[in-house]
Amino acid sequence: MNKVNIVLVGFMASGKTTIGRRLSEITQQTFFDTDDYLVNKFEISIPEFFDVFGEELFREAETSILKDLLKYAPIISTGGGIILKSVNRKLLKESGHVVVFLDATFEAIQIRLISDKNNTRPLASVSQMAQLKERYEMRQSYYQEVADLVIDTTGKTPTEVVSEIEFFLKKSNA
Ligand SMILES: Nc1ncnc2c1ncn2[C@@H]1O[C@H](COP(=O)(O)OP(=O)(O)OP(=O)(O)O)[C@@H](O)[C@H]1O
Ligand SMILES: O=C(O)C1=C[C@@H](O)[C@@H](O)[C@H](O)C1
Ligand SMILES: [Mg+2]
Repeated sequence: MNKVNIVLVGFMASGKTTIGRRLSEITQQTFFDTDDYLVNKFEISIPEFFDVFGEELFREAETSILKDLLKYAPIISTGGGIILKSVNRKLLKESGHVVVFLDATFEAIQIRLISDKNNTRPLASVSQMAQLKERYEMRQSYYQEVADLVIDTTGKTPTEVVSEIEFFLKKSNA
């Protein structure tokens, strides 16, 4: 697989971090995850950040991290809410990176969240599925808006998802 700049967007548990790591291995390019970057930068976990500073400050920190990473990072996976701010959508669309939207049905997302033993996502408590579904539906058009490529990951393994990305990039000579 050729060297190429890629940003992965999508809802919580759509597989952005998983696929980002694999793309990094295959292309031998460095990989950054906006969530991990924030945790390292502020030395605080995401649930703690939400508790102490609130979602609004989290979103501001996210924008500043996205801006930085787009300047030098070839493979980036983003937090599920990165598309909420219009400034971030603009940054993504104008980045020159291939933006890949990892889509999945809400049912598939639910199953992944329930089986994710490390689910500490503050906005994805499995006890509040109705609210989560609203968030999912509200965000779909934002992910679509920024995407160069949309992949439905429902029922596919991470290996199959990576192959689809490779196929698209080959076809478009990216
Ligand atoms: N294609 C897939 N099929 C089934 N499970 C998957 C797939 N991709 C990822 N998973 C699983 O779903 C869970 C969430 O994956 P991951 O952390 O990569 O999602 P994410 O999109 O980065 O989520 P977040 O937005 O919260 O950072 C993990 O347990 C992972 O193993
Ligand atoms: O979808 C969201 O709003 C979030 C997703 C995670 O990646 C983290 O960025 C955080 O838990 C918020
Ligand atoms: Mg992630």
